[in-house]
Amino acid sequence: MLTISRMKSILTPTLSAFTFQLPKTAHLALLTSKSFPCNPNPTTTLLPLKPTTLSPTCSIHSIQSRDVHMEPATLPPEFPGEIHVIVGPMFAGKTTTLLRRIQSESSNGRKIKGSCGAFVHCGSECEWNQELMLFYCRNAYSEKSTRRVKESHALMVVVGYDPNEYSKTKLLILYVKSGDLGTAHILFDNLREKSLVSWNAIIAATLKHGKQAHGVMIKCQIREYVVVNSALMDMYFTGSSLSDGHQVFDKSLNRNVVMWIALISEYGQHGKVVEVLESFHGMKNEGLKPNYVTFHSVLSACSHGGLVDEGWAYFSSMTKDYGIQPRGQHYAAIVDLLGRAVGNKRVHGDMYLVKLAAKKFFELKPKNPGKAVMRELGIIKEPGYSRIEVQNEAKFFFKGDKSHKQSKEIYELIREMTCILKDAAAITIVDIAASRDTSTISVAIIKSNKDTRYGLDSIVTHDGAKLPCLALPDLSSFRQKFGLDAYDKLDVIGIDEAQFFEDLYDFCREAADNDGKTVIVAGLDGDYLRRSFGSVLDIIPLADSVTKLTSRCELCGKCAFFTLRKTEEAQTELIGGADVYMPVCRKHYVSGQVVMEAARTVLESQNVQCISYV
Ligand SMILES: Nc1ncnc2c1ncn2[C@@H]1O[C@H](COP(=O)(O)OP(=O)(O)O)[C@@H](O)[C@H]1O
Ligand SMILES: Cc1cn([C@H]2C[C@H](O)[C@@H](COP(=O)(O)O)O2)c(=O)[nH]c1=O
Repeated sequence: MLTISRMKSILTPTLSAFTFQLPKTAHLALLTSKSFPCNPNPTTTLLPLKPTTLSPTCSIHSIQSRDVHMEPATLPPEFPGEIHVIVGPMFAGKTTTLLRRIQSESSNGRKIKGSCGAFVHCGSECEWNQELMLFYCRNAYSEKSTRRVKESHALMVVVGYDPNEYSKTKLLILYVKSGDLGTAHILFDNLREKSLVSWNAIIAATLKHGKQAHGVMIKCQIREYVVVNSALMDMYFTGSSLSDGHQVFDKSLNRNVVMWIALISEYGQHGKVVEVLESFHGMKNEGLKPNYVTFHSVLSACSHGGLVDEGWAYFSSMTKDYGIQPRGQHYAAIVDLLGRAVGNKRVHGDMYLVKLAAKKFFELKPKNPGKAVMRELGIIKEPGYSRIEVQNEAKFFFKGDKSHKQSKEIYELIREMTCILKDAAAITIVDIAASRDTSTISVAIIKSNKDTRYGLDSIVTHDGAKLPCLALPDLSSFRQKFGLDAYDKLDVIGIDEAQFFEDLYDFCREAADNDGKTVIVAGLDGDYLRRSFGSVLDIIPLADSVTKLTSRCELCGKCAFFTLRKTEEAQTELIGGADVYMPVCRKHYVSGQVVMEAARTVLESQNVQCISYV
């Protein structure tokens, strides 16, 4: 008859040697032996052993671990499972990291088989076009691998794809970014027409190479483009060669308001308070009118320099002398200025001032009061914009801007390109894995069906990368929905939006401990009030690794640890994206909550019903 100590003597050496055939044999022996209770549910656990049936000196726990308090009384699975947890605020890259981890699991000597049945392989039926080619290159670049950029470039040659000038310029940029300046220069030399974009790419390569390029430009007498000069200034300022940057500015024959703005904001970004203010007055002396960007730099400089009185004076002059209505960024700078002044004990009662500011804006903007207060105080971000120079005239494009006469065609083109790139994202992740490996692993991705932001069939990052998934109300229904056989064959399970799954703990424990799965979990650790969200923190003690990611504060660009809700809804679960939430640093989380409170107080005192700030 098989005894416990006999079993132990079979299992222990086999486990420590990590050979899996022998434990399998041992397990079989256990199952066939009449002296051990049989598992009533063989699909969920291999062998639930009741400690009472074991002799205290020969507990099976001691085979698994020296820790006598270990929870499950089951045998380790054939392959050891793992749990990796990725947490952080919204927009921190949790979903992106989940996708990358799955990708890296697949490249770890194995490849994704695509258990969701929705993975697409990029084969001969796939049409090679410019976007797909460039997507491949970009993906290669995102791996920070020059070799992969070269491989993708070689692929273009192999499939006979002849890149046009635009694609060549894009390729040039990718070579520059991946650090292969030699190839970048060859591509640049071979460009039939050297556009401003390709010049910019070469200039931005590195400060050293940029300086050489600048030398070439001076020899070629290319210095009349405002955009090129702005790029040169940017290059020198980025490389902290502020005096070189200023020289480019001084020597520009056709410097205009755009270059003044560039100079002032470059100094602002370097915290050069005196230079910002000097440049501001220099600009005015040349008879040029500052715009709201300039005032933002000036107010930020005053805030950094603790120049409270000057800051207020510039702030007032903005409307009075130039007719520029302050925007959120200006109020953010003023709130910052006041905050610093309060810190320096120069002004008392920050709450009072913030309340005063909120009240002022409430009076100014009777319509949509909450939104106005939030926006003006910088809690709702101003829309981002891009600047492009066409025939020496700067044009600004705001997010969602429809003012351009061809905006319909432009948006249609963007929509088409986005679809191509999103599809390519799903294809590429699988395809890259497939090109490397010979054996296969099976992967499933689950997300909560509460998250309806991008439909239910994919997990999608805020940048639009995606992988097919199964959207479920809970995790306990997964095995059934997925199929028991298919589940048994699974190697990796990815879980996104984990904060919404109440049964997260039990599922992860069972999947890793009993079923030998690698479980990768991504979710919010805290809600908008920084309270523990769902069961995400409960699984930390189960985890092999925990990664806490941070985002960028939308108000100051510093590390963001928290998610601020911009609306007044108070329930914990509220599905939304950048329309409802923003990532913030500690300082702006605290001031954001103060402002929310102030706005509420004002609204309450005015007896106004405000449903949403957005
Ligand atoms: N405020 C924002 N609004 C929209 N997208 C953002 C914002 N901040 C960062 N992003 C983008 O979102 C990406 C992260 O997306 P994702 O992986 O889906 O994050 P998470 O899952 O942590 O919310 C970043 O790489 C960045 O490009
Ligand atoms: C802070 C917070 C967030 N949510 C929701 C909002 C989104 O739908 C998801 C988080 O998505 P992401 O992938 O991390 O961007 O959670 C919520 O319901 N309650 C909150 O407090």
